[in-house]
Amino acid sequence: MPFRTTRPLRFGDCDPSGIAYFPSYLNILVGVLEEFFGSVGAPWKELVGERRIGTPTVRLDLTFVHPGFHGDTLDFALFVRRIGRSSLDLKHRVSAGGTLLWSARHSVVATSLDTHKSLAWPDDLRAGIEKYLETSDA
Ligand SMILES: CC(C)(COP(=O)(O)OP(=O)(O)OC[C@H]1O[C@@H](n2cnc3c(N)ncnc32)[C@H](O)[C@@H]1OP(=O)(O)O)[C@@H](O)C(=O)NCCC(=O)NCCSC(=O)c1ccc(O)cc1
Repeated sequence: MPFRTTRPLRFGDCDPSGIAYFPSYLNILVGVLEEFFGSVGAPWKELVGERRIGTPTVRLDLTFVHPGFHGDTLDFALFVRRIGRSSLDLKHRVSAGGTLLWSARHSVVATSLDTHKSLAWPDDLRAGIEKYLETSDA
């Protein structure tokens, strides 16, 4: 079962003709990741501010299939492909009105914001993240 959320494509995400401009998708994707961590019991502010855990991106592969337009409602499905000691491999599928717009393979690593080195996912986060583990190649 993926993590799901929605968000409109806003004026500021688009070029003057109303087509979503691809760099906007990076910020949109990070917003989805922030919601995802909130849903597994780690609101971003607490993760970064109190727990001092960073989640830098180490790999990102974006595929664009269909343009998005100002006013579209984006439907996000985020799958956990694999969770390692400190790494997390994610798959995003983003659609509007049932049409796939883009997909992404995204890997992040849990790090200490004090040492900037990887750290093992704490048990509570691991348990929350594992709820979204993909069981087949959906
Ligand atoms: C993340 C790192 C600190 C990890 O380095 P180390 O502490 O030496 O650990 P390791 O090399 O042993 O790797 C740790 C794990 O990462 C995995 N790893 C490392 N690199 C990769 C790549 N490229 N792909 C996939 N997996 C990787 C590795 O397989 C290990 O997995 P586990 O077995 O599950 O633990 C280091 O690779 C690094 O600093 N990389 C650069 C990250 C970066 O600058 N990204 C650019 C974007 S910044 C960003 O996204 C950001 C997010 C949030 C913010 O507040 C600020 C910035």
